[in-house]
Amino acid sequence: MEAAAAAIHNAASLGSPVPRIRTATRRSACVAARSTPSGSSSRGDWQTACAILSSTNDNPAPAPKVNGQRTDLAPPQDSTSTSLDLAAVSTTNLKRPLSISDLSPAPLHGAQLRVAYQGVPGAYSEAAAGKAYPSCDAIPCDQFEVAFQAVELWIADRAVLPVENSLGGSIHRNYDLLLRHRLHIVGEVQLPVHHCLLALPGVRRELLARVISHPQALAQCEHTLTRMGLNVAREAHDDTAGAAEHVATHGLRDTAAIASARAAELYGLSVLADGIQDDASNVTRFVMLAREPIIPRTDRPFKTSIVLAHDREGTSLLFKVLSAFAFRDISLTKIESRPHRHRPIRLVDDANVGTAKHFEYMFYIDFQASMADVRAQNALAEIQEFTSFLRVLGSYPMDMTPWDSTAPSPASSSSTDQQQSG
Ligand SMILES: O=C(O)C(=O)C[C@]1(C(=O)O)C=C[C@@H](O)C=C1
Repeated sequence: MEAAAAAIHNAASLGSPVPRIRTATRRSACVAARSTPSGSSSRGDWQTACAILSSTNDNPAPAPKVNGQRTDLAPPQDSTSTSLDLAAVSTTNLKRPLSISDLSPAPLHGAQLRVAYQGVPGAYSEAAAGKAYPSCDAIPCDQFEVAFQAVELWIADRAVLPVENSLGGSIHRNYDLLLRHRLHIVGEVQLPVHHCLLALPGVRRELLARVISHPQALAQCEHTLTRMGLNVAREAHDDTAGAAEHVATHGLRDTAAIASARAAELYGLSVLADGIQDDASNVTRFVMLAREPIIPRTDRPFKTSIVLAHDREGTSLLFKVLSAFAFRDISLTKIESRPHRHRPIRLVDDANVGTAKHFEYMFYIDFQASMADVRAQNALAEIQEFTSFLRVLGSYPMDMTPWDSTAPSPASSSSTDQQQSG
C-alpha cells in the first residue's frame, strides 16, 4: 500500500507544519508527532511515524459456494491428484498459530503507552495526557474524532479528551462522540488551566488588533480581556497551542494567542499577561478512553458515567431517574442533555389547538459510585425499566488529586487505569 509507506523525519524548524494525525490520512496511513508531555521534548525531538494498516490479505473472503459446498474445501476434480502432494505445500504461506503473546492485552508491560489527544504540543490536552499517564507517548490529533479513531484502529492505546470546564461548561462535541463510538471511559483527570496572553517578542498590547485561541479559552478569558482594554476581534482556532503556533509561523505582529506558558516556550513567543482566566480556579475535566473497560472496584472513590433516552411518550423521566439515585443515597456529579440524533422532534397532535413539537434528548449522567457497588447496580436495574436506551460509558476512579489551582499542569500524581490494574 503506497500511501501507507513508513516515513520518519524530524520537524526541526518552526516553519514546518506540525505533523499530527489528520483526518484525511487516517484510513490509509497516519502521521503522528510524538512528545513526552512532561515537557521534556522539543520540536526537534518529534518524530513522525506511519501506522500501516495491513495491505496483505491475511484473511481472504471465504471461497464462493457451489451447490451449497465451499469450493476451497471441495475435493480435487482431477482423480490423478487425490493424494497429498507435501512438496507443493509452501511453509511460508501457512498461518502461524496464535501464541500467548498475541493474546496479551496491549500495551505490554514496560512498553510506552501511546495516548492520543486533540491539538498540537503545548495544548492543555497534552498536559492532561501527561497527568493521566506520566511519561506516555503523546500523539497529537487534528480533531477529537481522529483521537477516537486512533484508539479504535490501535494507533493509540488511550485517548484523553476534555468534557467540561468550570467556566466554559461542557464540550458538547465529545459527548456526542462518546455515544457514536464504542470506547470506554477508564479514568478522569482534572487539570487547572492557567492561560497566558502570548505575542511575538517586542509586540506591545496597544498594537494588537486580534486575539485568537480555542473557543473554550476565549470564553474562559472573556471578562479579563475586556478589563485589560483589549476590545479587539476574537477569533476561534482549533486549539490554544495551535493558535500560538499560527502567530509564530506567520509572524503576526498584530495578533496575540491565548495559550499555556509551555506553548510560549515551544513557539518562541513572549508572555504579555499571565493568569488571564476569569477565575483563578479554572479547571478542565478530561476523560481517558480505552478499547476495554476497567474492572470497577469499591476500595476507592469511583464515578460512573451513563447515557440514557426514553422514546415513548410519558412524563417525569428525569424525576424517576433522579429518584433511583436519591433513594440509594448516590450523589450525581453531572447531568448533560444533547439532542436525540435519531429522533430529535416528537410531534404531539392536539386537533383543537395544533401540533406541539417537543425536542427529544439523550441524558448523560455521572454519579458517584462504582458499578461494583450493589446500590449502583440496583439503581441502573430500576432505570432500565422506564428507559428505552441505557448505556454505561464507564466506571472509573475519581481524580482525587489535592487541589492546587496555581499548578499550571501537574504531571505527577494521577488516578489512572494503569495504577488501577497495577
Ligand atoms: O486547546 C487546547 O489547548 C485544549 O487542550 C482544548 C481545551 C478544551 O477543549 O476545552 C482544553 C482545555 C481548556 O479548557 C481549553 C481548551
